[in-house]
Amino acid sequence: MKIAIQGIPGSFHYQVALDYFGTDAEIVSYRIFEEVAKSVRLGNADFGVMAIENSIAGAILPNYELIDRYELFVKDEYYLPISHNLMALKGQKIEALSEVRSHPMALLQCKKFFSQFPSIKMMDDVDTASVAKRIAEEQLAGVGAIASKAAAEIYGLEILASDIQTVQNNFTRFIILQDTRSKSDFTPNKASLKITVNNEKGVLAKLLTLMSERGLDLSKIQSIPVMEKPWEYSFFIDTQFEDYGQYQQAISEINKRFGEVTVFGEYLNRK
Ligand SMILES: O=C(O)C(=O)C[C@]1(C(=O)O)C=C[C@@H](O)C=C1
Repeated sequence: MKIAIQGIPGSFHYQVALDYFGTDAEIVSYRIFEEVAKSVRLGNADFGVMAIENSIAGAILPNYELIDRYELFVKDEYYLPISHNLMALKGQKIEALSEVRSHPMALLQCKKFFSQFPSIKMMDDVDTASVAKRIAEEQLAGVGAIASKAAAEIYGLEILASDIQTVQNNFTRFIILQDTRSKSDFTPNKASLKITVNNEKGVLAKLLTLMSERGLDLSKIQSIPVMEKPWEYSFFIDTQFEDYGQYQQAISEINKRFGEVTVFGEYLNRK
């Protein structure tokens, strides 16, 4: 089984792929999320793993757009506790660092820590672990990485500060993607939807009221621009429910009354 991820061993995506699919799966690394989406769509990978939201830094908006554009299905969700660590070549001191590099989402999660070190520049990079690898391979003095403890071990770097995320209790929500909707042997209690509402007065308020009346609990709502129609929006919605039949009925009602509904996936709530 092939699993597409963004990142290399020691990255958080790699950790999720191992936790979810086990050590027998073949993990295929890509540099950007779009390549992960493409690989799943073209059937080069059986599944993809994609971070979608972090409890400190918020949503990774472009990933919603990728799921939509590549017509992927959400098979499941997975929550990983995230501990960030500042690491560098052995023997380096924090004061000697002029820059720290990491994935932009990781940098956002550690902003407070680095406010104590205004001379350290925070630079976006491809993923957490690949920075650790590069520092080790190119013996880059003066450069720090923000990454997992596993990355420090794999690439032989020294941890200068542990657990540097702004809030200790830090989670990233990942989704497991596939190219077609698979039959499930369980009754889902959570769904990811896109609703493109008709542009009428009060439509969102009415939509949310209907959802609440039909027992659909909103766990996330995110507006995304409709590119072809400036200033019009679609809503990406995650919803939890107890009664699958009632949920299905609500979906067909929303389709009729409010606008087009795309179901990205129906799965089990893992929170
Ligand atoms: O760079 C990594 O290690 C990743 O797996 C990426 C990523 C992300 O995309 O949010 C995953 C989890 C953390 O939130 C920080 C970075």
